[in-house]
Amino acid sequence: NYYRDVNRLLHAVQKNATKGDPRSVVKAIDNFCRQKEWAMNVGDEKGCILDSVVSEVNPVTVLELGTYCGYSTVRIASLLPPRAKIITLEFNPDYAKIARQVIAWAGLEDKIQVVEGPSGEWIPKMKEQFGVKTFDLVFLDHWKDRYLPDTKLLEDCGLLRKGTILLADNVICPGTPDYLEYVRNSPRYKSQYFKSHLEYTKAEDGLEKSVFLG
Ligand SMILES: C[S@@+](CC[C@H](N)C(=O)[O-])C[C@H]1O[C@@H](n2cnc3c(N)ncnc32)[C@H](O)[C@@H]1O
Ligand SMILES: O=C(c1ccccc1)c1ccc(O)c(O)c1[N+](=O)[O-]
Ligand SMILES: [Mg+2]
Repeated sequence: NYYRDVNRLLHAVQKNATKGDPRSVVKAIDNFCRQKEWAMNVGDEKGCILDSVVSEVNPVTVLELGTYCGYSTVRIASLLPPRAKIITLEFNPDYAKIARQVIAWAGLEDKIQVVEGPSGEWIPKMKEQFGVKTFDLVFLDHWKDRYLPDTKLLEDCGLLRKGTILLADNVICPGTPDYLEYVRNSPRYKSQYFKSHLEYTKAEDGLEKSVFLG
């Protein structure tokens, strides 16, 4: 079952990665997922595009929708400037538990806040609970039918500012057609597609980077 799979992924990290070395954690997960069991991490190929967007934005506050085992969380956090923080939402308690251990192994607990619960409930509480004003970067990688409603929720809650970057995974596979149509046609966004492949496979997929224009 899924829980046993993620437990094996955690053990692969603890066996093959150096404690306190985020890049070795990322490497260990990618090797495990390529050689042993596919898992729905953003992966190494799209991960490089994620890295370049994070480095370019140099965000102070990041929101990640969908933690899973913390692979992309560790990837992003390892590139953040000193006082920067990432809040990552995960509603599956088993996955959240694994993610906290992967994040601890990488030594990035101080930069990452794993919040357990559904994005639809937590996004409206971001300001009051975590003192967030607006996000500099949002990484969308949770269930694909939630991308559009959560983007509208972020707008309505005033959590996006002029220049906030939305980076969305899987816009081709599994696909997020309603979200893609929205960010590509709304006058409030400037959108760009980064062609790549579904993690650990040859299937086409890609990331959509959208700038909120205010
Ligand atoms: C593809 S995985 C995340 C992968 C992770 N971003 C990475 O690249 O390593 C999607 C995760 O989002 C979680 N999820 C889906 N819908 C959610 C929601 N509405 N709120 C919180 N978590 C959600 C699922 O439980 C799952 O763990
Ligand atoms: O939806 C799936 C999926 C569908 C079916 C089986 C396994 C995964 C998926 C596939 C690749 C992703 O990068 C991803 O983020 C997801 N996801 O669940 O959010
Ligand atoms: Mg994904």
